[in-house]
Amino acid sequence: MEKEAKIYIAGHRGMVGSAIYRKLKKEGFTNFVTRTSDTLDLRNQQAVADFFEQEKPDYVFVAAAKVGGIIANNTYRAEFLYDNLQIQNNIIHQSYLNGVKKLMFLGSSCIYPKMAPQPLKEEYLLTGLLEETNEPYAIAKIAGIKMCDAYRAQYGCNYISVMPTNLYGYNDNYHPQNSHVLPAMIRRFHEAKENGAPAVTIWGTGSPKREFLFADDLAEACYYLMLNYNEAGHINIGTGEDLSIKDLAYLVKDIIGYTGEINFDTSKPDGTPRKLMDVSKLQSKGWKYSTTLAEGIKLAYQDFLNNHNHLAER
Ligand SMILES: NC(=O)C1=CN([C@@H]2O[C@H](COP(=O)(O)OP(=O)(O)OC[C@H]3O[C@@H](n4cnc5c(N)ncnc54)[C@H](OP(=O)(O)O)[C@@H]3O)[C@@H](O)[C@H]2O)C=CC1
Ligand SMILES: C[C@H]1O[C@H](OP(=O)(O)OP(=O)(O)OC[C@H]2O[C@@H](n3cnc4c(=O)[nH]c(N)nc43)[C@H](O)[C@@H]2O)[C@@H](O)[C@@H](O)C1=O
Repeated sequence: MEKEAKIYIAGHRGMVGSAIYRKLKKEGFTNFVTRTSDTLDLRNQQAVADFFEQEKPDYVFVAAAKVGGIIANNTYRAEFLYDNLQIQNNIIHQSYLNGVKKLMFLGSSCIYPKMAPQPLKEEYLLTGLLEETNEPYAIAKIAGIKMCDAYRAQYGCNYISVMPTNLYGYNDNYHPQNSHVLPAMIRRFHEAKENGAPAVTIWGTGSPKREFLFADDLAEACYYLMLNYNEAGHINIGTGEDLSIKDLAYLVKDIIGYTGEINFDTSKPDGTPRKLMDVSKLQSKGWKYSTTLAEGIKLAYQDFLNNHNHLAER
């Protein structure tokens, strides 16, 4: 990417988009085009066509999506399928029509079969049934990978797909029901500490295992791959290390300094038992994460205290 190139970050206000935006600014890029969802609804085909025709970006990061945790995915199944297909179809097709030089599509580790062998290698895609709670979201993300590959095969477009593991970081969503597990725990343990509550309830059995990557590390990886990866087929982005939800709860509890008990609400879904990323392809390209989970949780908690504590209802 040339330093003066025009870069469109779709979803630049979100957790991931804002991390990519910060990283590119730090690297000396200055020519950005951005729109909020209020001014450009990416589900609207004509509006996206007009936007690309007017702005003609050189490079595109697709970090706009309908995103949420296990309950949001399971509840808003139609929106997770429709919104995500519309957003990615519109951006990818208009990028092709308007001569975008390179595009990065962000998917998710939920594309892999629920019972795939661990760690999850890229080649396990479409080898089994998906996890039920996030099947609509996963189907949309799989369509995004295949769309990038099809546009590469038929039209020669340099569109790449990256599959991040579970993420957390600055500017996360702290909604009590719709968020992912880590921001949910940060908020719940913090509020319990503030209120002197005797116990905190965690969803599910606590036995599922998850891997977590700090969003600023993800942004580093996205930048690195935008410069160094030009292949069909997707690439995993993660740490290659996981822990149980129960162990995560005790880690967050310690960092926040909550001294009460932890209960498990087994009426809530566990989701996929495990989704540990195989990151050997990523490491062979020369990238590895740098922020440990404990460091990252401390940074995210500080951001929660500074910026989200008063309005955690997004
Ligand atoms: N969070 C996670 O754990 C993971 C995320 N990912 C992927 O990373 C990407 C970014 O996720 P994340 O940053 O966490 O999500 P956020 O919810 O923080 O941000 C999503 C962004 O998408 C934009 N957006 C949503 N709908 C529309 C729309 N109809 N029109 C225009 N813009 C829209 C929003 O824009 P606005 O702010 O203007 O409303 C928002 O800024 C997604 O593709 C997600 O699938 C992958 C793995 C894990
Ligand atoms: C990134 C990924 O995220 C989603 O999948 P998920 O990994 O299941 O995401 P999650 O973070 O919501 O839950 C992780 C685990 O944690 C447990 N859990 C405990 N207590 C809370 C809790 O309070 N909130 C939440 N959300 N989960 C909790 C929860 O029961 C589950 O076992 C996809 O839908 C999709 O969006 C996607 O791609």
